[in-house]
Amino acid sequence: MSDGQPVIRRARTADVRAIRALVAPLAERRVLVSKEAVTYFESLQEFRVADLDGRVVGCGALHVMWEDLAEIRTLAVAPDQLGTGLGGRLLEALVEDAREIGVERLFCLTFETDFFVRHGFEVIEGQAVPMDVYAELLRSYDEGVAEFLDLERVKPNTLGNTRMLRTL
Ligand SMILES: CC(=O)SCCNC(=O)CCNC(=O)[C@H](O)C(C)(C)COP(=O)(O)OP(=O)(O)OC[C@H]1O[C@@H](n2cnc3c(N)ncnc32)[C@H](O)[C@@H]1OP(=O)(O)O
Repeated sequence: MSDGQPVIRRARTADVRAIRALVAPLAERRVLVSKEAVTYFESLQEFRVADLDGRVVGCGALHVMWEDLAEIRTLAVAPDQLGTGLGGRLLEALVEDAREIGVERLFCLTFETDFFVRHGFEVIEGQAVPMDVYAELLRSYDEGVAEFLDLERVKPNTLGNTRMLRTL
């Protein structure tokens, strides 16, 4: 599209460099978690990007954690596109992806509480899964899942973040 509106599309392998460039300054400010390049390639199919005439100006990912539950991850908009509704469009595209594959609840861990509240998320205290599922999730090697479980060893990564949930 060339009417100045970015197109939301699935990520391609060639987008990883641009996604990392979007995330890098945010990871430096500890707003997003820094990840190795290989992690982006391995999770590429979770990603949607906003493409403005060939330039990646936004990204976001949907990470499935359990039968009814997924997490919104790595939602970021380029500085020159902030406040144009793009973050909202990316988030709602991920919500559609979640609905399509049968996810009923979406988790996120964020400093952008107001933005997520405006998109139907509520602040939660404590765990979002029953003990038996919690025990299963402990078997995951994924750092984001460790943060979801609020494990002691990852608490420094999530300091000041708010735990939020949206029921679809
Ligand atoms: C789970 C995680 O990934 S948590 C991490 C979340 N990401 C970050 O914190 C990274 C840094 N932050 C960002 O990249 C961005 O601030 C985001 C992704 C959180 C939000 O992206 P934005 O594109 O700025 O959001 P968006 O424009 O949709 O909404 C912000 C405001 O812009 C305003 N806005 C301006 N123009 C428009 C428009 N055309 N349409 C809709 N909203 C608009 C709205 O008022 C909106 O406020 P509202 O929600 O009260 O209506």
